[in-house]
Amino acid sequence: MAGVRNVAVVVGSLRKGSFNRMAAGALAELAPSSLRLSIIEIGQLPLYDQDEDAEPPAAWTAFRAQIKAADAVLFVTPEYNRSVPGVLKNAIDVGSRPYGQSAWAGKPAAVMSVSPGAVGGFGANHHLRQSLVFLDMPVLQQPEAYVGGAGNLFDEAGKLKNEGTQKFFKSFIDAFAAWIERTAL
Ligand SMILES: Cc1cc2nc3c(=O)[nH]c(=O)nc-3n(C[C@H](O)[C@H](O)[C@H](O)COP(=O)(O)O)c2cc1C
Repeated sequence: MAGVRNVAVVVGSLRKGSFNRMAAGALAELAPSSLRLSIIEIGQLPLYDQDEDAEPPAAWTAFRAQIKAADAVLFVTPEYNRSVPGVLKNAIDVGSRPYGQSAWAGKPAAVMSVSPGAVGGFGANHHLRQSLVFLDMPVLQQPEAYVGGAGNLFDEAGKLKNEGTQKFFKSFIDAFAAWIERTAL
């Protein structure tokens, strides 16, 4: 093992009571000691505009540096209209440019989608995976994480309520730790 791996956690919701942010917190608590998870905020990023690549906004530069400094990236996202929320797509686009200097390139990734609905954000999860192929990020395949029924999963403190879900989250983050060891740059 190569010491502690820093994992940038990108949450695709800006909502204060976000279930996805709760899920990211649960994963951070369940993660093995070989991983250090930190949420990298995306709500402050101006909309990507290629004209601004010559003199990028400071928020873009800071975000790109945070992603570049990470060993791996964990995406935890809701589904909006069967796809990736715009705020997350914007962050992906910002991190991918200028051309040839993508902050994402080669970093191991994992995707968890979380929704109150029954389908568990499957559409967002797989649309996101489509972008990650182009970004050349090796993405954890199993276990797949489409977390449905999110309205019943967390208590008032935002903690996972039932043991079965905790076990699944633990298996997911442990599998990601092993995946990072296999695929990290
Ligand atoms: C614009 C918009 C579109 C949505 N589309 C979907 C959808 O396609 N599938 C789904 O399961 N939930 C959809 N939802 C409901 C979200 O899953 C729900 O608001 C969820 O709580 C968002 O995640 P969060 O709790 O992390 O903010 C949508 C919500 C919004 C605001």
